[in-house]
Amino acid sequence: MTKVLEIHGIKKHFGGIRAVDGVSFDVNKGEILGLIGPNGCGKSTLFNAVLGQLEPTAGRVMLDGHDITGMRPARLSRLGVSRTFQLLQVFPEMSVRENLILAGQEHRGTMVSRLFGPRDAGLGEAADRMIAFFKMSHLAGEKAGGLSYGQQKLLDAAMAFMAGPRLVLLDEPAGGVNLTMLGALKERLRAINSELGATFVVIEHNMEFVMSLCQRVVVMAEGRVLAIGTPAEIRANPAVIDAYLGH
Ligand SMILES: Nc1ncnc2c1ncn2[C@@H]1O[C@H](COP(=O)(O)OP(=O)(O)OP(=O)(O)O)[C@@H](O)[C@H]1O
Repeated sequence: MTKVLEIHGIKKHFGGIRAVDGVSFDVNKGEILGLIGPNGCGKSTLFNAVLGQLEPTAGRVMLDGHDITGMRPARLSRLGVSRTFQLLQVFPEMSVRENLILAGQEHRGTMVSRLFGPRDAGLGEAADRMIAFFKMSHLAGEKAGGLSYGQQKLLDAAMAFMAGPRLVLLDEPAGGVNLTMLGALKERLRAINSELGATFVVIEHNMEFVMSLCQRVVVMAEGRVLAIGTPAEIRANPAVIDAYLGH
């Protein structure tokens, strides 16, 4: 199995707080990996330390066998690593299509696009493919701010997949999304994995969503990895049950 991302002994301490305290796991090419754990266990901090938003206190991160530890997000983006955040990153005054073009430009590393707005530069076709893929054709010309919250989350996820990245990290894609849109989101994420071969890691509190979407799940507790396994193995793991039920 080819490893896209290798996380080796990552630590991130804030003064005396050991938010992430020696986390190691791999992400295989073409898989959907879930990252779960109780509130405050260090999931977002780990994402931030892996993706250059925070300098890790210790540890190494490898992308396709190359050391990317501490590399800034803009450079990582050019290497084909993108992410979403818990809070939506869509531009409400721009259309769905323009948001996708802008995201494609940012993946290419042209942060000036934020200043000058979307310029097609060959990304229009990619945006149209993504719109069709995410079944948003009827919304392509709508301002993102006018979409429902669930539709905006779908757009946010689609933006992360613009420009065919090697690896996408989705931070709570299902958060606040209603049941109908949740089904659509899961179905599209599955399709982007199986049809386009996209590799991604999903942080999510919605257990049903994670367990039905992901091939493997990493469980964190108190800054460390508690368990790694298939959804069935994770559900049956007594340590995981303890961490969640607190007894
Ligand atoms: N910048 C910071 N300074 C100090 N402590 C921090 C900082 N960022 C996070 N922490 C602490 O690190 C711990 C892990 O937080 P983190 O946000 O990574 O958890 P999480 O698993 O993503 O939580 P949630 O599921 O609620 O989003 C928490 O105790 C948090 O208070």
